[in-house]
Parts: sequence; structure tokens; C-alpha cells
Amino acid sequence: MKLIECHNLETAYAASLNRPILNNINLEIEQGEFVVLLGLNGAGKSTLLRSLVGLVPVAKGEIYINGLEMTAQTLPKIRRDVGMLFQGGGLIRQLSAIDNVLCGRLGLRTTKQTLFGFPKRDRILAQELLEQLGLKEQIYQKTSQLSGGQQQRVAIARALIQSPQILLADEPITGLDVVASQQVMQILAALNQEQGLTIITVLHDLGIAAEYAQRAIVLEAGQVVYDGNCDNLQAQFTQV
Ligand SMILES: Nc1ncnc2c1ncn2[C@@H]1O[C@H](COP(=O)(O)OP(=O)(O)OP(=O)(O)O)[C@@H](O)[C@H]1O
Repeated sequence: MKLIECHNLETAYAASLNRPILNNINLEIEQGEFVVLLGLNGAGKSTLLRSLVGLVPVAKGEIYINGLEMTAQTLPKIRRDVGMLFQGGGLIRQLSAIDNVLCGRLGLRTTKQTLFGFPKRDRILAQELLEQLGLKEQIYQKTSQLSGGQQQRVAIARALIQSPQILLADEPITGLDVVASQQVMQILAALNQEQGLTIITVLHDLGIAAEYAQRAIVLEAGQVVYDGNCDNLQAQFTQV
């Protein structure tokens, strides 16, 4: 089943670039795929990911998530199906790991429902997720005191607590050491293989991309210049 479709997607014209940031993007992603988005700095990777959760105004074309066209009316429903790991984690530093994870439930609860704290069920779920991601000892620790790899795992737990069908991850291992990078990538791989989560992630390391993803989409100047398997990705980046 096609989970994500972009038809002739175009964002607003960017005067600084002399073109739209995304310029006629067409792509289809099936349920259960693990896709890596590649491209040089400024190619439009983050903008493409952000457009899939309605964070970027679309000038032309359509986005369908789960068969539903993205409009102002459908966006709240679409956002419940799509979890996002922002570049740099996007955690609230002063809050504990568990409270950051609970923030992932805010979109599913009304203000009134969260006025007196989150329901016990949510707290148990947050705790279980952190334990599964190897953070049992860090549940009540402030996230500012955690290592980069631990913070990224908290961010993964926060995205997962809304039980998304799709996980978008913007440079989830940038700045992490080799071991932490592998841990994060292995978590993503397990979520994809064991739970069938559809994953689209921006990466800069071609070796890691080829190791984990089945499919690569390469962007250049806001356009898709390659969409295929991860064999010989280097060729896409070699100057001719
Ligand atoms: N809101 C905006 N207004 C104007 N230009 C923007 C805006 N957001 C992004 N851009 C520009 O659009 C281009 C694409 O940005 P984007 O962040 O999507 O690239 P990227 O491929 O993710 O790059 P990186 O690898 O550096 O993260 C860049 O040239 C950027 O300066």
C-alpha cells in the first residue's frame, strides 16, 4: 500500500535561491519501507521531511499520507500518523526524559485532559518505551544531563508514544559517536523490521545509508535526481 505520495510538489519561490526550495517532487513510498534521503547541504532534505507533516506551505502539487490528501482539515489526523525526529533532537532541556516523552502525547489530549498531569496509562507507556530503548536509569533525569545518544533515544521514544505509522528522522545521528550512531540506527532498523514502521531518514554518511536503508532518494537543488537502491551511492556525489 502506498503510504506517502507527493505529486508535483512545489514550495514557495525562495528569492535567495532563485527557485522554489522544493521544485516538482514526485515520489511514492510504500508501507514498511526504510528510505534514506541524501543530498548536499541546502538540497531541500529537511524541507521535504517537514512538508510531510505540514510544516512547510505547499505552493503547488499534492501530498497524500495514507490515502488522505493533506489539507488544513486533514492535517491533525495526518500528524497523528507521522512521528518526527527533528534535527538536533528538539527536546526541552529542563524537563526529565519521561516528561519529554509525554510531550509526544500532547497532540492526542485536550488541554483540559493534561491540566492535572498525564493519565497513569501514558506515564506507564512512556516508562516502558524508555526502558525498551535502554534508558531505565535515566527516566527521571533532566535531558540536559544526558549524552547526545541518550537524548536522541528520548526523542525516538517521544515520537513513538503517539504510535505513528511513519517515522521521519532528520539527521538522527549527526554529532553522535560511532557507538551511539550504531545504537540509534539499530533501533530504527528494529522498529522497521519488527514493527513494520515506515522510516524516512536524512543521513549524510553514505556507508551507513547503504547499511540500513533499502532505498535512497537523492535531492539536488530541490529536485529528485536519484531514486533507487543503495548500491554505489558514491556515484551520485561524484563530480563529473
Ligand atoms: N523558510 C525558508 N525561507 C527561505 N529559504 C529557506 C527556508 N527554509 C530553507 N530555506 C533554504 O532552502 C534550502 C534547502 O534547505 P533545507 O534545510 O531543506 O536543506 P537540507 O538539504 O536539509 O540541508 P542540510 O543538509 O544543510 O540540512 C536552503 O538553501 C535553505 O537556505
